Amino acid sequence: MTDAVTDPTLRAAELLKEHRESIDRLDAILVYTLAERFKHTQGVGRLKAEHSLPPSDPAREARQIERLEKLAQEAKLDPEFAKKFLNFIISEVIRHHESFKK
Ligand SMILES: O=C(O)C(=O)C[C@]1(C(=O)O)C=C[C@@H](O)C=C1
Repeated sequence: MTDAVTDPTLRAAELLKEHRESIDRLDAILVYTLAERFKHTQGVGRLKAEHSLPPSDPAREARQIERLEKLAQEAKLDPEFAKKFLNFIISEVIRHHESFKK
């Protein structure tokens, strides 16, 4: 019998496929979650532009980073990576906020 139960190569191929299906599902969640986040930051950007508020808020960012580092530790995700990822997103948001002002 050469099926995935007895053949380690077939079993590995099956496991790889399952992992990739999970990765694809999670990537879709990431994209939709990010899009949702950007909808809210667009609202923030509009408010900031209308009320002449500065695009960035470093104190808020510091609190977000601190919170995210804690969450990352709990989730067993590299906190440094989580921090870099949030900073990357926030810098894009600030770029959007700046373009709202024009
Ligand atoms: O909360 C705000 O004031 C935002 O503009 C949103 C946001 C973010 O993307 O989380 C972006 C820029 C600020 O510096 C802080 C946070």
